[in-house]
Amino acid sequence: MCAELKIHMRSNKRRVLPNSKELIVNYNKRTPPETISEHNDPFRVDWTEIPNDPNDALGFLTGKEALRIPDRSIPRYKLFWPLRCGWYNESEYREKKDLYNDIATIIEEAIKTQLSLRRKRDWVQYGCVFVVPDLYERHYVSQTLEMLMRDLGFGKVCFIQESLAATCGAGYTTACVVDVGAQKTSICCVEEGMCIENSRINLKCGGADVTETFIRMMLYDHFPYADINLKRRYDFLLAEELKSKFCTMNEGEISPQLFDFHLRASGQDTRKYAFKTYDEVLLAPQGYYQPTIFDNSQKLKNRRKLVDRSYDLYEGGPNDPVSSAQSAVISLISPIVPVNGQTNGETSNGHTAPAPIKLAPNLFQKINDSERTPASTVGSPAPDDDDTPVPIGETNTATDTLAPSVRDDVLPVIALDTAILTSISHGARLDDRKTRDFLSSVMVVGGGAQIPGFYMFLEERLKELRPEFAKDIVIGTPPRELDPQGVIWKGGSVFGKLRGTNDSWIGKTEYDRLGARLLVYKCMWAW
Ligand SMILES: Nc1ncnc2c1ncn2[C@@H]1O[C@H](COP(=O)(O)OP(=O)(O)OP(=O)(O)O)[C@@H](O)[C@H]1O
Repeated sequence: MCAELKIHMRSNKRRVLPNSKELIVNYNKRTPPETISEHNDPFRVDWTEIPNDPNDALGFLTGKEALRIPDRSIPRYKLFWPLRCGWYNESEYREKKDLYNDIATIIEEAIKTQLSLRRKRDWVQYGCVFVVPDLYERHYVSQTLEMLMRDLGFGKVCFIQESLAATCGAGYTTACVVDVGAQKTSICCVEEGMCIENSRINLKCGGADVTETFIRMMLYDHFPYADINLKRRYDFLLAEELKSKFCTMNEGEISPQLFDFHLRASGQDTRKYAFKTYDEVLLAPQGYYQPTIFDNSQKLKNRRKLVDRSYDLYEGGPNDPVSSAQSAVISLISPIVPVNGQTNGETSNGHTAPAPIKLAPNLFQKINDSERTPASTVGSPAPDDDDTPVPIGETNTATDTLAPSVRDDVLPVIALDTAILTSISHGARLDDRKTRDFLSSVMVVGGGAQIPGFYMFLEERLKELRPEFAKDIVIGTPPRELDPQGVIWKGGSVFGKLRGTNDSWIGKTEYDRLGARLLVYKCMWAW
C-alpha cells in the first residue's frame, strides 16, 4: 500500500521525498517524553472514585465511568463488552442470562444518567422506540422486547430498522444508507419508507479497526510510546483520540508531520510525547478498501457458544432474515457456496458445511474482473466455464440459499466500495433508473466516516468502479447540519411521533397475552 500510494501521489504531481519514512522513524526513535507533574497538568483526568476498603460492595459501573477506573482498582473489576461487531459478545460470558443482564443494565443506566429519568417505576408512562440492525437476528429482537417490557417496564415498545431511521432523521425518502460505526458497517437501500430486504449488508469492520491499525502502523515506525496496549482502557481512549485527530483520507496532507499528545494514567505523572507521522495517517483508514490489513482473527471467536440462531417455531428450520446482497458478499469471500441448502462437510464451528458449487460470475457486468474482486477476498470464487455475464438478479438464486452455518462461519468483511455497489445492484435489480437514484443518494452516517476526506475518497472510488454513472454519483451527509453520528437516533424519535406508526406499538397487555409472536404483525417490514 505504501508503494502504491507513492506511485499515486507522483502521478498526481505531489512531492514525494524518498527518505520521508526514514526521517520520521529516526525522529520517533530518539525523542524521549517530557514529564509533567500530575498536579501541574491543567487537563488531568478525573478518574472514577472507587471505595478503598476491599470489603465494600463494588456493584457495577457503566459508560465513561467504567472506562476511567484507576489501574490500582482493576483487579476488583472486570470489564465486559456485551456486544461486539453488532453481535452478542459470547466469548466473555459463561451464561446467557449474564450477557442479557449486562445489556439491560447498560441501557437502564444510560436512560437514568443521560436522559435523567431516574425513577424506573415512572417508565411505564413512556413508549420506547428501539433501533435494530437492518439485518437483525430474530432472537435478538424478541429478547430485546422482553427486556424492554419486563426488565425496564416501558408502557409500549416499537422497533425500527437503522437505515430507515437514518432516512427518517435526515428527511429522505430514497437513499442508499451507509452507516460506518465502530465495529460494523451497515449498508441498505431505502425506498419509500421501506428497507429493501435484498440490499441489506452488514460488514464486521469499522472505526475501531482503523484505530487499531493506525497504532500498529505507528508502532512499526517506532512510535515513542512503545508500551501502548489497546486492552488498557486509557490507552484505548488515547488511541481513539490520536486517530480522530490525525488520520485523514486527503492525499494532499501526506508529508512528514510532527504531533504531540499527553499520556495520562491514574497515579502517574503526565507524559508529553512528540512523534512524527508520514503515510500511516492515510493508510490506516484506507483499510476500509483493503480490509485484510485489519486484524479480523478474533471477530468470530465463540460465536454461537451461548445463543443459538433463531428457528421457525412451526417448520423447525433456521429462520433469521437473509439478504441476497449479504449472501453475495459472503460468496465473494468464501469459496464454499451451497446449492439449495445441500450440505456435505464440517465447518470450523462444527456446523455442517454446504457442498461447493460454481459461483455465478459478474455481479457488476460493466466492471472488469480485477476491479470487481476485492483485494480482501480470502478465497476466490470458482471461475465459471461460460464467460457470458449473468444478469445481476440471477446471481440471487444461489446466494439466497446460503446455509446458515456458512453465514456464521464466514466473516463478512470486504472493501466498502464493492459492498455499496453490491447493495445497490441487489436493491435496484437491473433497473438503471433505480441504480441511478441510489447512486445519486448515497448517505453516509456514523462516526467511522468522520475522518477528513472520507466522502470525497469514497465518491472517487465509486466513480472509478461505475464510470457510466460517474456524473450521477453523489455522496451526501445528512442535511441541515444534522450530526451524522446522531441522525439515526433522531430518526427513531421522529418515527415514534408519526401517526402512521400507531399500529407498530406493542402494549403491555397484548405482550402479556401473545409475547414475541406479536412481532409478525407489529413490525412495519416483513418480519
Ligand atoms: N472525528 C472522528 N474521526 C474519526 N473517527 C471518529 C471520529 N469521531 C468518531 N469516530 C469513530 O466513530 C466510531 C463510533 O461511531 P458510531 O457512534 O457511529 O458507532 P457505533 O454506532 O457506536 O458503532 P457500531 O455501529 O459498531 O455499534 C468510533 O470508532 C470512533 O473512533
